[in-house]
Amino acid sequence: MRIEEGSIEVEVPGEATDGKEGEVFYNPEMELNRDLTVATLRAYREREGDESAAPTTYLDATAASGIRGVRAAADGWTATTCDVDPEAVELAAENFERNGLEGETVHDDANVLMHQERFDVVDVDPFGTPIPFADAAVRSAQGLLCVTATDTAPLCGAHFESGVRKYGAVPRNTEYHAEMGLRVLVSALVRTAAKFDVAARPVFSHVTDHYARTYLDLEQGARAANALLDELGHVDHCQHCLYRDHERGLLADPGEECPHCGHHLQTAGPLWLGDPHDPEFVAAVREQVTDDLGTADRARDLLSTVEEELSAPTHYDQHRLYKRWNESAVGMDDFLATLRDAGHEASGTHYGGTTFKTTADVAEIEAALH
Ligand SMILES: C[S@@+](CC[C@H](N)C(=O)[O-])C[C@H]1O[C@@H](n2cnc3c(N)ncnc32)[C@H](O)[C@@H]1O
Ligand SMILES: [Zn+2]
Repeated sequence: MRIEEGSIEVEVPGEATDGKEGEVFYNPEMELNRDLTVATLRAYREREGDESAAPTTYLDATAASGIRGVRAAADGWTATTCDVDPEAVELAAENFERNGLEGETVHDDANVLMHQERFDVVDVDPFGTPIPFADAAVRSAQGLLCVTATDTAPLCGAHFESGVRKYGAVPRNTEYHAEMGLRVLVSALVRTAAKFDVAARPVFSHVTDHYARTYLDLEQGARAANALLDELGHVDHCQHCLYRDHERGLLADPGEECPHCGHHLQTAGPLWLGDPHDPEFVAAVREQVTDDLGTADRARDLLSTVEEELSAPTHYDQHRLYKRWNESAVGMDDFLATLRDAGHEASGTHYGGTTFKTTADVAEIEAALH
């Protein structure tokens, strides 16, 4: 089947495929992910400044049909795609050719290629967890590392042991599961980069549908990497009243009682407690969303929500709170205005229409609304 995305046309398998039955993987629902990648690459190239210093090389390490690489090449990047599946490599080569674009198509294990070659931008968009590729990717990427994780159940604590094993962190299954997953993922990537004296700072992240995506700006140097370790820490969560607090530091201080209701607190971590976004960069990405992108409206909406989102962990779900209070929810705009009138900062979040962040704790939220 021939499809168009952005300014290019590629051949992909007919239906959304999982790539596991001899067919090359293609998922039309990832168009938003790919459109945001194109816009992020543009913003990144522009931020890096003049022509001689600007980044030029892009690798999709797990490329399937090569659609990301072809789209990057159409935008002026020197693109490489890599896949272990020979059929995928062949299809990617055809897709570059079909668009009259140059592109290198590598048939290898991504880890082998990434240990051998360096690229300005490395994209890891695999099945499930990106962790098997993380060590090689932070060494291969010289500027920007783009990572997708689709294993949301381990990341958010729904599959606890799997999350602990893969990410070297304790996740907890809370009502802010998407943010929990993102902060576990970024924590693991920051710690992976730190092993190689590389600082990996997230500049844009989002959790959409059933995946988390983060873009990390890489800086070489032990001192820079140390500074990011200071932004790791723990979240203490009360499953009973939804109270939560966070503290920086690699050692947790667990076992306290909830100061709001006295129930036991659960501790998650180490999590990335810093901002998962650089709001200025996110604004620059939004400006790079052009009308030819198929998901332009959705992309702009998501980016402006992310730009406004308060950075501190963790978000609340308005409906969950009202359920605890045995009341029916009020409209989101009124709800946020009430919190702000009471002197608290408050914003919506991209995690869902009923989610919000605020500097108020759970008792202060309750007081403000009653
Ligand atoms: C989710 S698909 C990639 C989707 C693609 N990036 C896109 O935007 O449509 C994952 C791909 O990774 C490939 N893959 C799995 N293990 C790999 C490895 N060790 N090295 C390179 N590619 C691998 C699979 O063959 C599959 O084509
Ligand atoms: Zn409590």
